[in-house]
Amino acid sequence: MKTPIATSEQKQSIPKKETDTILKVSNLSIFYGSNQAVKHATFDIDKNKVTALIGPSGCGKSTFLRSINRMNDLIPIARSEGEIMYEDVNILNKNINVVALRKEIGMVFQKPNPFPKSIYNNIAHALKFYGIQKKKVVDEIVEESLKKSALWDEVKDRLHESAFSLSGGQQQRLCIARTLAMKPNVLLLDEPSSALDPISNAKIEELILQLKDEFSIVIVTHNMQQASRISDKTAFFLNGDVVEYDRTETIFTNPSQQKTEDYISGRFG
Ligand SMILES: Nc1ncnc2c1ncn2[C@@H]1O[C@H](COP(=O)(O)OP(=O)(O)OP(=O)(O)O)[C@@H](O)[C@H]1O
Repeated sequence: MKTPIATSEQKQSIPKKETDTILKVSNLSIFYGSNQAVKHATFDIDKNKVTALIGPSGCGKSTFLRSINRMNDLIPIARSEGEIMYEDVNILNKNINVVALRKEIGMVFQKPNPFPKSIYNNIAHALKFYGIQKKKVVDEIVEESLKKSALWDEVKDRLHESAFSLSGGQQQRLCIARTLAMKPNVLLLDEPSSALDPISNAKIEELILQLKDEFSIVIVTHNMQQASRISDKTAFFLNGDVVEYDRTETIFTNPSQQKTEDYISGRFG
């Protein structure tokens, strides 16, 4: 059974809208002590689409991404204001069940970080954490998530070998499989292929395009070609501000802001 993120009392009584929005970010500000890393971000993130976050180093992209599954909670000096509505819950509400939230909103990091366990147990271990132990069910989910992450054919005969015996690109697809095994609705990807070779990078991009049929994806990327190849919408961040948010094609061919134009044409950053 799905663990609720919030009790009904904690949920706000807003009417459910028939829209394709999965996350509604309103006036989101994030601080590290006195440093404001994200300034009043306000935009809607579409369901079953890929949203890219671009911008120069230090402009707040990862901070924004981490706030969507409350990873900033792990940083003692981090503090957030504003709202991120997911379904009918404000993710930033102090009382929500963060463990349940992270199951629905999964995250994959820049550097592949498999557990020091077998390929099979990387996924089985994550399932056990959420109380799924029955061998038949675990076997099914391991296979299903490795298929979804386009890794099954490469590992099906070596499931009990160490995850560290995989290449960097395969390890990253294993980390994606581990996240998919939780059956999330949203997938947060923080530069998931920047540490990989071009072939592994291409595989990850192809995978992202397949996954968006089933998941809503938000990806931080420094690679503007990557953003233009795989994303539907793009948010351009600069010094903590969301300067422009629009369809990716518009951002890259006809941006409305001079700063966006300057950034995408390589004048800074
Ligand atoms: N753990 C932290 N503690 C204190 N300040 C932080 C922390 N993480 C980020 N910051 C600060 O917040 C601001 C935004 O950083 P963030 O990592 O979100 O930017 P970014 O756009 O993702 O950068 P990059 O592209 O280099 O990863 C920067 O000023 C950074 O120094």
